[in-house]
Amino acid sequence: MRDLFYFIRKMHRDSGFRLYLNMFTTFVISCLDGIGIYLIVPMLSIIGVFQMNMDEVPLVSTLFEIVDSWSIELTLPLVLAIYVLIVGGQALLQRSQMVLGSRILQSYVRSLRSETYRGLLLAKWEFFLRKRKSDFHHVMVNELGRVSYGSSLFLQMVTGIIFTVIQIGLAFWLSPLLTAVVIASGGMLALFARKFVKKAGHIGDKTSELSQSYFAGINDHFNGIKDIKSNRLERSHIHWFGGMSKQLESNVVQLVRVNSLSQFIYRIFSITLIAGFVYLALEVFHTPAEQLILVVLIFSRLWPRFIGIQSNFEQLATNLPAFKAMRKLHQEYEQEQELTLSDSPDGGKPFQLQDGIECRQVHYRYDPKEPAFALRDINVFIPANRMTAIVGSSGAGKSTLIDMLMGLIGPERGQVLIDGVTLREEKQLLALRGSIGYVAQDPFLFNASIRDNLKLVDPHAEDAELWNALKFSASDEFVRMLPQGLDTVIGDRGIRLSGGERQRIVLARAILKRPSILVLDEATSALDSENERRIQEALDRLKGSMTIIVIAHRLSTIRNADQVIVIEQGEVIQQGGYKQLSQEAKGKFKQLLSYQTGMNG
Ligand SMILES: Nc1ncnc2c1ncn2[C@@H]1O[C@H](COP(=O)(O)OP(=O)(O)OP(=O)(O)O)[C@@H](O)[C@H]1O
Repeated sequence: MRDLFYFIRKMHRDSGFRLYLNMFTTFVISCLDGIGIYLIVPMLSIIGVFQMNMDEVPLVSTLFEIVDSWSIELTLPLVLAIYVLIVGGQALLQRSQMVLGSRILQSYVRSLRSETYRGLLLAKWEFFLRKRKSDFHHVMVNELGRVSYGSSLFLQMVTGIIFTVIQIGLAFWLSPLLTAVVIASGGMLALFARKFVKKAGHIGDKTSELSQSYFAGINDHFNGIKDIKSNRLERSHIHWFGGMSKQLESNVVQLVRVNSLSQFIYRIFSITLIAGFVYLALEVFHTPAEQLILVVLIFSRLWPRFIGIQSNFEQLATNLPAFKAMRKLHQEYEQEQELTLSDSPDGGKPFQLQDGIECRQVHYRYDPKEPAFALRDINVFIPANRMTAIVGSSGAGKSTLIDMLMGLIGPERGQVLIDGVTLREEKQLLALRGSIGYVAQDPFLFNASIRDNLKLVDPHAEDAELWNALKFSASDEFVRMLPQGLDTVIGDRGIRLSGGERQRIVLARAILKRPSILVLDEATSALDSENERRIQEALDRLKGSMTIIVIAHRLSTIRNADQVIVIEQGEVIQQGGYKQLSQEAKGKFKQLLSYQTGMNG
């Protein structure tokens, strides 16, 4: 319930006055509905269905006295006209309330959706390392839908409760004793219904669990479709999918079973109640017929509401796990928030690196509970406007070091200094990242045209600038040969391009940003020697005007580096010029070099 109230508070913050207006409208509608029912009695009397003594009916008798004092004769047309007016007014109000209710709900869902998306985007990179991407999809699509539905159920429930309380008030005025009997029965029903609510809650937990696995599964499968096809894994995956679908199906059926059973029991209970009620009223309490009719009328409208509240409650319980999951995600990203983006517009402007980037005694663990350090006591200096290469075996910590230099992860111990200033504030982080052009090991391209992919980093870039960047990355020729040139759409993650073509487009994008620092993590690993040589030459031309940090397994690509840093098991074991390290007889670098020249030759 605490999770529900966390979101209701948000709704209150978002809607404020409109929420109360909505409740007040409900109050008025309920009153009009009650009055409408009251008017049925005089109508019946006027039509001649009953010979009634109106003095016996509290509210109606007062109404009659007022009408008498105005010397108006209550004719059938007049009563019918009033009835139509009241019920019509109620219908009109009900429509406005529906629109208002939907406005409140939709604006709340929009703000919740934006808040969650923004919160996720502003969280630290480390947060994303720990979580599964499919969990975000699941919360943003599935759980958000359930939270929205649950919130609407909550509003309906509040409306239902207001309505019910007013109607009970009216009924109480007419016949306190009989009403008390009905309320007591309703109370018993509510106690009995707790069992169903609990059961519905358990099914809701299962729903969350299943849909999370479902999302994660299909996400994995479609991401790994190439492996599935090439390893003939279709059958086993279809089998998994069948099993999962069965579980989803039986979960829903189970929920319907619980809901329908509770509905069935409520119905039987209400029929028995009304029958017993009429018997008691007539045989034991000798209630006047006109009063009895009114009370039966009120309760025949009230009781379904009462059942509705119970059923809302059950459905709300089914959706509570979604509230819980969403709140948990909010708490997690709030704890790991990195950016607020609330700085002044000039905050975090890209800069020109003057001196260099330094790591002082930097230690880092992906999991602080585990003893293994991904980086241990790193002391390196990356001089501005020079080319630094980071080499080492697979898993040595090269990408981790780069993430550290880009401020994507922070040191557990030690410091990262940019031009002598410790990297700490959001403004510095934004400035640093704004000054970096980064090409990742597994480059990402959006399912859009090459032009749009490039213009992501500079929306105002002219075509000539795009072609210059493409020329730099040796991709101008192949882009020119594509049927739609720059406007060619390249598919999910750039699937319609080859690995090397993808790398070259991402490199062009990084260059288009005109960065002060260019970071290349295995950025040319998929290229043929000819294209690699062309990029090598382009990078050489940049030396002196741009700080270049390169990770490369192919050591031939870093021959022109000013500095080489060799990492092994998270530690820097060698550092110096390419030539110098290649001559250190017992050094790791020479060893790596000899493996490659041995392999090549
Ligand atoms: N997200 C992560 N969570 C936990 N451990 C990680 C994570 N990423 C990397 N590691 C571990 O940290 C160590 C360094 O990894 P890193 O990716 O920096 O190596 P690398 O030198 O870049 O390797 P490669 O050349 O294969 O890309 C490895 O032991 C790896 O298993």
